[in-house]
Amino acid sequence: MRSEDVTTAVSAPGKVLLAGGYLVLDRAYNGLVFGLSARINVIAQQIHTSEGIHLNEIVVESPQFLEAQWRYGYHLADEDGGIKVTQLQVGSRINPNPFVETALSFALTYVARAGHYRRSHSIRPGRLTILADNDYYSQGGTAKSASSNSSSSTTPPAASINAQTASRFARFPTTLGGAHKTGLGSSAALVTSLTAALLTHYLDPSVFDLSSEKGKEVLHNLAQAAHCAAQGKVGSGFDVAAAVYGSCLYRRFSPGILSNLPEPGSPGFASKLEQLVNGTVKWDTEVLKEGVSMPAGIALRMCDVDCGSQTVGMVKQVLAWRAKETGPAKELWDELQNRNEALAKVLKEGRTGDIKTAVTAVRDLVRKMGTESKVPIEPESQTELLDALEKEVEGVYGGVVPGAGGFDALALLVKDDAETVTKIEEFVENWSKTKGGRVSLLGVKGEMEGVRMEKVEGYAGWIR
Ligand SMILES: Nc1ncnc2c1ncn2[C@@H]1O[C@H](COP(=O)(O)OP(=O)(O)O)[C@@H](O)[C@H]1O
Ligand SMILES: C[C@@](O)(CCOP(=O)(O)OP(=O)(O)O)CC(=O)O
Repeated sequence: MRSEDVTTAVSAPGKVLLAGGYLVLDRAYNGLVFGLSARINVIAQQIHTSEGIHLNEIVVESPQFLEAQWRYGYHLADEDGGIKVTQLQVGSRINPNPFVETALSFALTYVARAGHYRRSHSIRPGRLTILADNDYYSQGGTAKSASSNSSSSTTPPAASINAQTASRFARFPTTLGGAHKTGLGSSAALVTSLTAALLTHYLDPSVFDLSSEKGKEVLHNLAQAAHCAAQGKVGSGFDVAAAVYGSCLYRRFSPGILSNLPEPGSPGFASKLEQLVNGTVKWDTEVLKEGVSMPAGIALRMCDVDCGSQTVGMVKQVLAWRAKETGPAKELWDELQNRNEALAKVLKEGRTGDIKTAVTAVRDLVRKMGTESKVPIEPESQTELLDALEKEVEGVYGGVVPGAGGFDALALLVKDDAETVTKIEEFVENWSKTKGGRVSLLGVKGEMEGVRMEKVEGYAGWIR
C-alpha cells in the first residue's frame, strides 16, 4: 500500500492548437497540438490530525493569488453516488472554483472505487497546492516578484521563498478572477494535474502508475470527463489531451461517450464513472505522438496580443455557417485538413525551408473560413502583424492565429536562439507603440512531454 505520508508532486503542460481549429471538433478531421513549457504544478500532502480525530477535509490552495483557498468536506454518497464534496466556508464568504471542485469529486470517486474504499474516512485528509508557471497570466505591471510582501493569509511568509523558486512562480496581488489569462489552457492543465496528483497520492502504484500507458489512459479519460462536466460543454478535448500526452496529432473522442453520466453524488455515478475510466467503455480518441515534432533549431513561441477585442460566440457562428453551407464547407474543411497535414509533415521531416509555404497555405484557407462565416478568425490586424513579423524579422519562419483564432494570440515558428528573441521583442514593442494595443512575446515554448512526476524540492518555500 502506498504511504500517503509521501508528498507527491506532478505537473501538466499548457496547450496550443497550431492547426486544426474548428476542424478538430469533428472526428472526421484532426488537430496539430503542441504542449507548452508552461505547466500547472500540483503538490499533494497529507494533513496530520490528532489521534482519534477523523476529519474529512481537503484543502486546495493557489498561494500565488489572493483569497485562493478552497476547503472541501467529503463523504461517500448513498446509492453508488461516489464521493460527494461540499465546499466549506473560508472567511466571510464562499468563493467557488468549479474546476477544482469537479476534479476533486471525480478523482476521489475513482480512488474510492479503484482502491476499494468502503468508508469515506479511508481517504485521509489532504492539502493540494497549485503553482502555475508565470506565462499563464499576463504580468503587465500587476505581478510582483515572490520576494515582495503579501497580505494573503494563505501564503507562506515571503521571506521563506528561495530565490530560484521566487523567479519561477510570480505572486500576483489579485484574486484568480482578477488575473488576465494568456489562453494557454489553465483549466485543462489544472484538472489534469490535480487528478494525477490525487490518483498518485491515494492509490497504490500497482493500481495507478502515472508513468505507464494504462495510467495515462485512466488519467486522460477521468480528466476529460471532469473537465467537460466543469465546463458545462463538450469541446474537442485537445487541451486535456495536450496536458496528458503533450504534443500530438489529436483526433477527438465521440461526444456521446460522455452523455448519460449522472451528477457526482447522484445514484449510479460511481460505477458509471469507473466504467468510463477503466476501459470498460471504449474511447475512440486517437493520439499520435509520433506524428509531431519540431525541426532542429526551430522553436514554437507564443505572443499575447491585448487589443481589448471580443471574440465571444465564434465557434457557434462558424458551425452554423458550416451546417448551412454543407457543400462549400466540406470542400474547405477537406482541403484545410490536407494543408494542416502537410504542415505537420514539414515539421516532422525537419524541412525548415518549407515552413513558410506550408504555413501560408494554411493561413489562406483559415482566412477564407473567416470571410465565409463572417467570423474574425484571422482578423486584419493579425494578418498585418503576422505578415510583418514574417517579412521583417529575420528568424521568423511563419506564424498563425492558433486555436479558434481571434485577436488575442499568435503562435510563431522561429529560429531557436537569443538573437531572434531579441529581434522579435524589439519588433513587437515598436509595433505596440505605433499601432496601439499591446503585443508581447511570452517566455513559453512548445515542448513534447505531457504530464510528469516532479521533485518536491523544486517547490521549496511554497509548501508547508
Ligand atoms: N492557478 C489556478 N488555481 C486554481 N484554479 C485555477 C488556476 N488556474 C485556472 N484555474 C481554474 O480554471 C478556470 C479558468 O478556466 P478557463 O476560463 O476555461 O480558462 P483557460 O482557457 O485558461 O482554461 C479558473 O476560473 C479556475 O476555476
Ligand atoms: C475552436 C476549437 O477547435 C479550438 C479552440 O482553441 P482555443 O485554444 O482557442 O481554445 P480555448 O483556450 O478553450 O478558448 C474548439 C475546440 O477544439 O474545442
